[in-house]
Amino acid sequence: MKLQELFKMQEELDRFIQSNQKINEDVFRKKGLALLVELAELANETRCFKFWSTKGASERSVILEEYVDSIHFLLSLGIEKNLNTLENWPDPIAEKELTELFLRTQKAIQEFLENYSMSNYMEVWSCYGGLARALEFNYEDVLEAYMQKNKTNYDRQHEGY
Ligand SMILES: O=c1ccn([C@H]2C[C@H](O)[C@@H](COP(=O)(O)O)O2)c(=O)[nH]1
Repeated sequence: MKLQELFKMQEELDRFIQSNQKINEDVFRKKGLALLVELAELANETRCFKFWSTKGASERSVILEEYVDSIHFLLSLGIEKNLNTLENWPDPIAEKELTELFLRTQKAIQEFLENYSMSNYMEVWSCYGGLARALEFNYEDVLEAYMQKNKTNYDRQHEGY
């Protein structure tokens, strides 16, 4: 999937949020923590690790919304470090099991936050590609849900979120 359109939308949204909230500090580390939190929220909605419970995963739409919250912060982190030259979504990692995917994604994010190289950034995208595949989201699903949540994020700012 082509990422340039998403980077542009994210850049505009971030600019709007930062001016609306009057942010002048460097928020890279805060956005990094936000991505880790979103990843955990996504894992929680899938309930993939809850061997102690028979309750199933949340609705697909809920999981997809959590997924694209992560995509917002992943794009945003790349913009902060001028890695928004990335053209295409890198190939998904081969791992198919959700718990392993989440653990690996968490590690890739931590590594990226310590060393924000393009290859570490691409590894996080590959992990999210693997998660999308395991959750049976195609690129169209992701794109559509991203657009929708992007708009919601503007609405929230206008409503004094
Ligand atoms: O600089 C920012 C800050 C927040 N968000 C978006 C990403 C998520 O979609 C949403 C997360 O908000 P919470 O629901 O976690 O408050 O905010 C951005 O896109 N850019």
